Amino acid sequence: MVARVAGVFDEKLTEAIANSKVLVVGAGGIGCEILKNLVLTGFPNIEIIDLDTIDVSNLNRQFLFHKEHVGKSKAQVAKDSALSFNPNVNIIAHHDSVISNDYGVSYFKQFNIVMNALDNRVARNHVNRMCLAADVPLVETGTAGYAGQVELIKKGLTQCYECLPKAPQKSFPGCTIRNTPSEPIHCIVWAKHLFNQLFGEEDPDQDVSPDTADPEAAGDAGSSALSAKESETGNVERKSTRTWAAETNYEPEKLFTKLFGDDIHYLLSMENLWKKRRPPTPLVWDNLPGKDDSPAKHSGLPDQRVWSVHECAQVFAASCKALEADLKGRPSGDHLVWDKDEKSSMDFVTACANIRAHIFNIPLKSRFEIKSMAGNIIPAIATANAIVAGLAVLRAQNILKGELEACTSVYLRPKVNHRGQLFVPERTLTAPNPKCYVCAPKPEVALACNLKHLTLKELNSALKEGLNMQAPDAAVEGKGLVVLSSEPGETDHNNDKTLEEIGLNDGCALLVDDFLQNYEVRVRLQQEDEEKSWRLVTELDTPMPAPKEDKPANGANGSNDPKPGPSRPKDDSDSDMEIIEEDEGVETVKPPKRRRVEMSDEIVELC
Ligand SMILES: Nc1ncnc2c1ncn2[C@@H]1O[C@H](COP(=O)(O)OP(=O)(O)OP(=O)(O)O)[C@@H](O)[C@H]1O
Ligand SMILES: [Zn+2]
Repeated sequence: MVARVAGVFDEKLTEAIANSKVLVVGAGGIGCEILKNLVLTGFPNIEIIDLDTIDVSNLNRQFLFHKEHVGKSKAQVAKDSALSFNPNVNIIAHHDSVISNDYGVSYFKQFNIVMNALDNRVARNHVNRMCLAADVPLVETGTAGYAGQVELIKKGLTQCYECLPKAPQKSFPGCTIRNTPSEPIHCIVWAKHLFNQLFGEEDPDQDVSPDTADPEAAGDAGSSALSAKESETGNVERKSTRTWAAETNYEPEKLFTKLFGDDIHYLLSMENLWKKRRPPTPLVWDNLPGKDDSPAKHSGLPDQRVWSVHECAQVFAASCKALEADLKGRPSGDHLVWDKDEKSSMDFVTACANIRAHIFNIPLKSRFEIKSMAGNIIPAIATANAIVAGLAVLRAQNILKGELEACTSVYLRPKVNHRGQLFVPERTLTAPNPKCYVCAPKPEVALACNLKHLTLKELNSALKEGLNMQAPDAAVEGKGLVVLSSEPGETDHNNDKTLEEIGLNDGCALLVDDFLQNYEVRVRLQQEDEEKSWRLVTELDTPMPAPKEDKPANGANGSNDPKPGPSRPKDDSDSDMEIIEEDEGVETVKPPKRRRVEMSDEIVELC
C-alpha cells in the first residue's frame, strides 16, 4: 500500500506539508499512531526517537510491531513498518533517549513541529524546555484509559507543560502502612516496600516493620513484645530486614513467620492501636486458610482469580526464591527494581499484599487488580490512542497553515457529556502563566532548606529532581562565584560542604542554568530551620482558575496533570495497562535496552 494524498488537501497545506520536517518523540501507543498518520498524510521528513525495545505486551495495540519484532528497537521497527505505507517518506529513527546531549537546541530548531507521544513527566518536561528554547511548536499528547488530550505548546503564546503545578503523589501515613492498614492499597504499598527492603534499593522511609513511634500507640508501644524473648527469627526490628533475610538464606518459611507472624504479634502488643479497631490475626505457616480447598476453587485464569492464603504463601515462597536467585546473580551491591511486568516481582507483591490483607481483615484482590493498583494503572485503550494521534496530526496541519490561534486544546472524554460531545475543545488558547518558573521571561523559584545542613551535593540533586534539570551550573548572583559546575571535577571538592560553609545565607540568590536545556532560573535560598531536606516554593502553588463547566474535573480519570479544567492525561502505558502517575525514573543515558523504574511509589509520610 502506498499512500497518495495529492489533491486531498488545499494547495497551501499540501505545500506546507511537503516542506515540513517533524519530530515524533516516543514510538509507543500514541507514537506509532502518529507516525502512521503522518506518513499517510504525506509528511515527507520525519524523525522519531524512542529509547525502548519492543515488548510482547506492546503488540496488542502498537500495530506497527509484530511478534518477530520483539526485542528490537521501537523507533527502527516503527520506521520500517511505516515505510511500507509510503516508501517515499524520509524517516530517521533514533534508538535513544530524547534526554541526551545529542539532541540539543540546534537539533530541535530544524523541525517545524515536535510531537510528544511520551509516557513520563521527566521526558515531557525536558522536551517542553527544548521546544521553548528552540521556539518550535510542540504538540503534546496523552491518554489515560478512554480519556485523552492534545494541546499546543508554543513559546509566548500558550501555557507550557510546566505552567501549572503537578498533582501531588497520593500519599499514605507511614504508620497506616506499617501498623494499621485498612484498605487493599495500604497492603500493596507495604508489599512494594517489602520488595525493596528485601531485594531492591533499601530506603529507610520504606520500613515495613512495626512502627513503635506511632503516636497513636502512645509511648508504651510494644513494651510487652520488646521485653519478650529474642525470637528464633530475630528480634523484631533490631536488624535491617535485608540483613536478617540474607542471614536466613531467604528461607521462605522463616521470612513468612517473621513478617506475618512475629511482627503481627508485636503489633498486637501495641494495645492502644486495637482499642477501636479489629485487631490483626497472626498467621502460622503450617496452618493457613485454603489449604484444603477443592481443586474446583482453583479453576479460572490465575490472574483474575483471588488466591487463597495458602496459595499466596506458595507463591510467596516461589517468588522469594526466584528473586533471591536474581539478586545473587548480580554484582555485589546491585539491587532489583520492582517491575509490574516481571513475573516474580508481581507475584511477590500480590502474595504479600493479600496475606497482609487477610491478617488485617481487608478484602483480598486478584493479581490483575493488584497489578493495576500497584502501578496506579488503568487500561490503555488502543482507540483512545488512535483518536488522540488523529487529533494531533490535525493540529500539526493547523500549525503548518499558520493557524496557531485555532490550535486550542482538545479533550477526549471517556463518556459523551451532557452536550453530546466526546471531544471537548477549549474555546481559546490558554496564555502562559507569568509565574511559571520555566517559561516566564525571568523565571524564579525559592528553595526552602536548612542552609546549615544542605550540602552542595544535595543542592545539585535538588536542582535535578526539583527543577528537572539534567546538568545544572549554579553561580552566586552578584558575585559570579560558581558553586556548582556541570563540568566533571570542577566543584566536586566542595560537594560535602554545606551552603552556609561556602558563605550562602538566607535570601541569597543563585543563578542556575542548564546548558543542555538552554534554561536559566534564579533560585532564592530560604532558610528553614525545621526543613529536613529541601522544598521548592513556587508561585504556581496559587490557586488556578476554576475548571470550566463541561470538562472533566481534575484527575477525574486519575490523570497526572492538574491543569485547570480537564486533566492532562498521562500515558504510562504498559502491556494492557496504562499507568496514570508514577515517580518517573526514566533513564537518561542511551540504553540499548532500558529497564524502566516503574515504582509508582506513593510518597509515604512518616507520622
Ligand atoms: N526519554 C525518552 N526518550 C525517548 N523515548 C521515550 C523516553 N521516555 C519514554 N519514551 C518512550 O515513550 C513511549 C511511550 O509510549 P507508551 O506509553 O505507549 O509506552 P509503552 O510502549 O506502553 O511502554 P511499556 O509498556 O513498555 O511501558 C515508550 O515507547 C517509551 O519508550
Ligand atoms: Zn510555563
